[in-house]
Amino acid sequence: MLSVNQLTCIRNNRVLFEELSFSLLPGQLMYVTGPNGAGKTTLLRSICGLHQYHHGSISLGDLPLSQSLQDVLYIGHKAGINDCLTAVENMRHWSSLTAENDDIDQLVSKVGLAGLENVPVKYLSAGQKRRVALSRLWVSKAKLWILDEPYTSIDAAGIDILNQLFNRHRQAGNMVVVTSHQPLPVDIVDINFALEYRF
Ligand SMILES: Nc1ncnc2c1ncn2[C@@H]1O[C@H](COP(=O)(O)OP(=O)(O)OP(=O)(O)O)[C@@H](O)[C@H]1O
Repeated sequence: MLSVNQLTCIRNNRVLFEELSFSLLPGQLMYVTGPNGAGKTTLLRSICGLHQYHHGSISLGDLPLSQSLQDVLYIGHKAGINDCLTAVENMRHWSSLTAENDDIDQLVSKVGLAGLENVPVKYLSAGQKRRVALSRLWVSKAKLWILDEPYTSIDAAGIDILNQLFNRHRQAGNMVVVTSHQPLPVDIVDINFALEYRF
């Protein structure tokens, strides 16, 4: 279970959220919404230790989240891929981090990049780059996925693939926290969490 307790975050003298508490149970997906600047990215980055919050605590299972980071996969706005390498080379790198023998050819097809295996990522389109970045979801063994606007630049077919993947992750007893400015199918959302813009 992910537990966020009394989290407060202030940026540029503006309180983004104050004493925010929620829990996410194994098998649940939380969909975080809110207007531009409300603090969605800040919340996600705070959860995975990339942003220093002012007050509160976060735990995953029985441990503070800072001691369970191996169970967390964060994919933010930036793709986090090596642009000079091909999609396959990036995927091999992520796969090597999990010590699993992933079938990279199969992964390339699953993410819809067949035929583009040998093209350096810098020559791919925005949506194709995003697909390369999201291919980490297939090789990840993390229990908690924290995904900031994963649908950006992704076409309808890719969105379907992502939603199926989220469902599979939930059904395996894992957790997903996702932000998006576009609606998610109601059947994959367990918790709707709307952050308001605080002045
Ligand atoms: N690196 C930074 N330094 C200082 N302030 C920042 C920084 N990044 C974001 N902020 C401020 O924090 C506030 C919340 O930003 P955040 O990116 O968390 O919002 P968001 O809800 O994710 O917005 P969007 O929907 O536009 O992505 C904004 O007012 C923004 O100006």
